[in-house]
Amino acid sequence: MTTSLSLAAAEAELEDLRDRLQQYNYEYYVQDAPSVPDAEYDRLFARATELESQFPELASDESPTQKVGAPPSGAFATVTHEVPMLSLDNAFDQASMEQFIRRIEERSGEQGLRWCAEPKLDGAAVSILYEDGKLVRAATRGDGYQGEDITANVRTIKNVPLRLRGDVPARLEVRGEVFMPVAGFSAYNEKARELGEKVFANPRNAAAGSLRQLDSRITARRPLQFYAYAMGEVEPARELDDDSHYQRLMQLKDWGVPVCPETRQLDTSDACFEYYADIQQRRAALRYEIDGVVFKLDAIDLQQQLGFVSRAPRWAIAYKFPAQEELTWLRGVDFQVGRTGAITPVARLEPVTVAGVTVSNATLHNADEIERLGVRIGDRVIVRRAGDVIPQVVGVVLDERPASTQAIEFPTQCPVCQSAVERVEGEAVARCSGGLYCAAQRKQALMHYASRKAMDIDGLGDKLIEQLVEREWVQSPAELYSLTTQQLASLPRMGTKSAQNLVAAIDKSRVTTLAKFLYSLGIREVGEATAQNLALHFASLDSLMAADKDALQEVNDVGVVVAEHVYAFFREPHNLTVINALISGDKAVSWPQLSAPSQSEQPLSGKTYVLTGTLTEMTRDEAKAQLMALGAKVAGSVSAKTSGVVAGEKAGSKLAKAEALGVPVLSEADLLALLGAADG
Ligand SMILES: NC(=O)c1ccc[n+]([C@@H]2O[C@H](COP(=O)([O-])OP(=O)(O)OC[C@H]3O[C@@H](n4cnc5c(N)ncnc54)[C@H](O)[C@@H]3O)[C@@H](O)[C@H]2O)c1
Ligand SMILES: [Zn+2]
Repeated sequence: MTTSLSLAAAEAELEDLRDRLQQYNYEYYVQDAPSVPDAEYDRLFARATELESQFPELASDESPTQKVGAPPSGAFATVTHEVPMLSLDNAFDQASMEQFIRRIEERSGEQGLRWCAEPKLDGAAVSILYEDGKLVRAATRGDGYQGEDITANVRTIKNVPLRLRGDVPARLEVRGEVFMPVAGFSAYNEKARELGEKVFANPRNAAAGSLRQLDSRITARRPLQFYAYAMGEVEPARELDDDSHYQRLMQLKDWGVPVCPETRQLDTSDACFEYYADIQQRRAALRYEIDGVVFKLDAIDLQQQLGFVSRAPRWAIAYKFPAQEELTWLRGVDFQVGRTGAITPVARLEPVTVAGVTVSNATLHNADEIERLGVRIGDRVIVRRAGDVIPQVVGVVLDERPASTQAIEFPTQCPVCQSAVERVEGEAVARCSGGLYCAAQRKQALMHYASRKAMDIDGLGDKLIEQLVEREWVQSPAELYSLTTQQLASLPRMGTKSAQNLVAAIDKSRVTTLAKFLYSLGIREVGEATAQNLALHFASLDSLMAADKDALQEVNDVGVVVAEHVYAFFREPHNLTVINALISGDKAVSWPQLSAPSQSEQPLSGKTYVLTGTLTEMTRDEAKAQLMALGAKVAGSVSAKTSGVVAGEKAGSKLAKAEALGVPVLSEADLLALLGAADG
């Protein structure tokens, strides 16, 4: 297409392409952290190959198009591969796959060749050496000739046998792919995200990065697996009739080496295309990620006859699937409110085809993720769409950041109901705090309100709630109480009798307990037991609503996070409006008044203690319960008003603060004495 290109122009372009490919190789193979998607790399690689064939005078053995991987990094001992570990040629469409088959038929002078088909696992290549059946060494592919010694790490992979079974050659090198199954990858990333640790963009990077850890204990904690796809050195060499690649894999399996169960021997090229289509269709359902199918000429003698070119065997090809990661532009960010109030930033993208589908939105997960990515509106971003998972932004190409980009502002008010957005310390998710009021959360809130352990409204199921909300008859729980029999009877499949029963059930729910009422409000992390504790502790809704975070933490089982949720819930004016509507008027919800704990008569009334460090005679919760039973308050933080700090073993900052403020410090023995004296 570019025949008019001058030699000088081609040379300049090629030089730039080679520089970039070299840099990307380094990021991908040495740092295990590519900065561009494979699709982009493959385009540049194809362009470099094209220029080199158009201008043979520019070809060079030093070009990345002639090389495999990257040389060993120096961080590990170096291993020399007796038989080079090469790469594979690629076919990106049916035409080039057909062309490959034709070429092989011509070169071998045979038609109707037999093939071995294997999924192209997306991980990292390793060589594992067995001597007398014992694993003695494992290495990365490196630049194909020299790799890195990663024996200690490979030993930690659960399905890699340390010892083979049966009649094994004295020296046997097994080659295959180390990969991270999709489930393990998602679980790993989810946890890493929670802990604020490094998140991997895809299972390949995760596998390669985990494999090249300097501390094998880290590798051991990563969910890696291995499938063999070839034999390397074999000594003494085995003399077999009709030696085939497939047969060798089955032999490895007999010796106890795991081989991908999708491996097939195929007799025709049609069967190859069928296999490809079938695997592609099942791609998302496989438990590991694959980026194509590898077809290998099955007969070993034909393989040997065909031999190699610089970086790949002539007798094999990787027929790739459409790429799962692509480049595009981030045009803007919207914020969506989920059924539970979680606010998710959604990237609006310049539409791009990813894995065969046009993608124009992708998730950015949460504020931490935006920060981790360092992404800004206007950026060049990498989108990934794998399997049935919603597309996500997994990276930013900083080299291509335009001059004018904008920071992404996380909203402080819910985009649906304008209630305050709450983000609890230590939690990644930001939420709308208008739980009872927010239209996005309405159905969920009503379903919870009516549920058996909450207000227990017989006959008010999820389907019915959906209809009530969709007709806008009910926007918040208070409005349930003004529904009429006539209104309900007009709903499809609802007779007058059932409508009457429903109205009666709704009415009956008005008489409840404070604990059930609290539970029914659907405050985050306030389950039945916590609602019960809150009710017992505060005895009245008014005093609960007035409590500050310290006071809330005095309640049994209420820690910082729950206290924050409860506090924020009652500070959101929209929620107060709904609560007010529920407890006033002639259809008010009501409960028997609990007697306030009579504090004045108890020995430790008016005192506030803080517990810190580890106690030996009892747990901190037990100590808290005993102090509270004697009328004391137990707070989470030390202030000048604290009566005493009980310091167990390994007490930390709270003890220091007590000393700084001159608050009395009690040992565990002092505490026991105090409890004994007060009790007696
Ligand atoms: N994003 C980037 O910056 C970047 C940089 C370098 C390379 N890459 C990607 O890597 C590719 C080149 O890497 P490569 O040289 O490792 O080649 P490759 O991944 O295209 O193919 C060779 C590799 O496939 C693997 N493989 C999986 N299943 C196999 C099987 N059943 N039989 C044989 N091999 C199997 C082996 O590890 C083997 O080394 C490029 O096409 C590009 O997509 C990306
Ligand atoms: Zn809202």
